[in-house]
Amino acid sequence: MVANGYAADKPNEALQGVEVVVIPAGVPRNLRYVSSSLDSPSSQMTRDDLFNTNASIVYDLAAAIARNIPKPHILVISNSVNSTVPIVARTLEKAGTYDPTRLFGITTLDVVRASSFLSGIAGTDPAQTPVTVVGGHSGVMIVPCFLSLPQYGGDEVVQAKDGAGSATLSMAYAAAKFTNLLLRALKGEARIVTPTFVKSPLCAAQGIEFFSSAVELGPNGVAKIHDLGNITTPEQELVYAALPELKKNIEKGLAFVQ
Ligand SMILES: NC(=O)C1=CN([C@@H]2O[C@H](COP(=O)(O)OP(=O)(O)OC[C@H]3O[C@@H](n4cnc5c(N)ncnc54)[C@H](O)[C@@H]3O)[C@@H](O)[C@H]2O)C=CC1
Ligand SMILES: O=C([O-])CC(=O)C(=O)O
Repeated sequence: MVANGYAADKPNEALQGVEVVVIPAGVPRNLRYVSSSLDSPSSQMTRDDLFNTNASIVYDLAAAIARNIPKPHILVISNSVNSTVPIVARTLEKAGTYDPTRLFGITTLDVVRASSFLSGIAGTDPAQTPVTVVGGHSGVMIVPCFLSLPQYGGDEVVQAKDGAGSATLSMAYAAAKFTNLLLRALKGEARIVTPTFVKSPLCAAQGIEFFSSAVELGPNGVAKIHDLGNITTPEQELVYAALPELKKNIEKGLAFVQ
């Protein structure tokens, strides 16, 4: 069963069987909402500029989930995913209910975009053109492993909307896509592999607790975290270049809960 984050603080029988909670709550990039947090109202807003508003929204929902739903899989969409996933992790940890194999940051939109860009060039069907996207869900941290170029699809949507919003509808599509994959895996379907932002050992040596890479989903959530495989040297360099900012985003989320 899929529930919206809104339902999480209303304990009732309907919540008893909840297995999957999707958290899309919070403000999107929109200069009208958060321009006061920017140096200049006309400057480009990043996902990190949403932190002040979204951190407490996500924290409240995570705390409510911890109180009311015993063993949920939690899928976080609210930006910045790089910080909101750590916020959920630490909140559940404090409540004693954290299971890292059941917490996911949804980075599926990065995959959808990369597949769409690649199939546009190759003349293929985007649904049959999977691309592994690694790193995090913001700016230089979105590294699709096919072009050796970082991906700014989300920033381009924000620019095209001239600061009046972000990719709401394609986010809904990406969330549905990821949620369906997880539900199929929970029901026992094998070999479901997709990129997602999870607690990961891949960059633990660099002090980075969460990372997006190809993850095999299983009946209990994360079944196996794939390593970066045969990525090219330029792609590897892009990943290394993204790590300092990703580390900062993650630490900011963790510090918020501490
Ligand atoms: N991970 C991803 O790929 C993507 C993430 N996003 C992020 O998703 C979030 C939502 O974006 P949109 O749906 O476009 O925004 P929206 O403004 O259309 O919807 C946000 C919803 O959050 C609700 N909300 C606000 N405060 C709340 C609270 N305290 N408790 C519960 N609900 C609350 C609002 O009522 C509204 O329904 C934003 O943070 C955005 O940056 C957006 C696109 C893609
Ligand atoms: O860019 C944004 O603000 C929303 C988002 O995460 C995306 O479209 O990838």
